[in-house]
Amino acid sequence: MRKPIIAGNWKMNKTLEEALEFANSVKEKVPAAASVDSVIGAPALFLGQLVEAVEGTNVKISAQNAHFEESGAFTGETSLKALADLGVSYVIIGHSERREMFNETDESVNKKARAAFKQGLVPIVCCGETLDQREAGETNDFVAGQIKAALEGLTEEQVSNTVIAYEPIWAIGTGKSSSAQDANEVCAHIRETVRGLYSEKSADSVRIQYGGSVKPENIAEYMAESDIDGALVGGASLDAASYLALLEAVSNG
Ligand SMILES: O=C(CO)COP(=O)(O)O
Repeated sequence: MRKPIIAGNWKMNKTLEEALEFANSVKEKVPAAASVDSVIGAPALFLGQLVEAVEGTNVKISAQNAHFEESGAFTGETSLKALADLGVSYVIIGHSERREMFNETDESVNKKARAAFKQGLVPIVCCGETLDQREAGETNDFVAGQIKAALEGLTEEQVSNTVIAYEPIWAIGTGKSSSAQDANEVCAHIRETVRGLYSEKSADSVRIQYGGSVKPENIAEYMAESDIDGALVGGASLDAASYLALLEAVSNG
């Protein structure tokens, strides 16, 4: 049985004061660690303060990106080693916004996934098709290709511990969510891909989230599906009450 994992992706939102206010208001109210993993993906600026704010609670902090090199001449970039040192637990990798706007490639996603494990962070690896690809019937092949590239060279154990976020690009921030059945079909295909590339064990263990216009009102539909183990949530994770409602819907479901 895979434990559900709900991760908020705040993207480029909130000031330090707003971030700490959010963390302080949710940290004692999130469901127990036994029922769901609660993650907040925050801007790099205040990850350290957030880690301190939620220490000892069932909230873990995620970065939204990082460089694959440990250190060096990479002006403006964030080191995974430094993130690990701060106590950051997860890192979102290959989000479609980064692929589209910041030249993220399958190759850099793979390097970042390997580097994350090297530093003891869990990568949340994003994949997902455009509307054109969906309409052309290319979704499964395209997403499987992204996943194959992202996981290349990882050990079976690392793959088992990876979190994959399936986020159809046309559903992100549009209010047009994928139907739960369609999302599950792609998530099941991703799991089959992992089974083919690695093993039964890693396919059974890898957690696959759906992302794209998930809200407290629709999250239960996704979580009821066989191959969806959680959600990566943008807009609906920005408000504390909404974030808690997402977690509660999952832990009761
Ligand atoms: O991109 C997303 C999460 O990473 C999804 O964003 P929305 O939940 O705002 O559609």
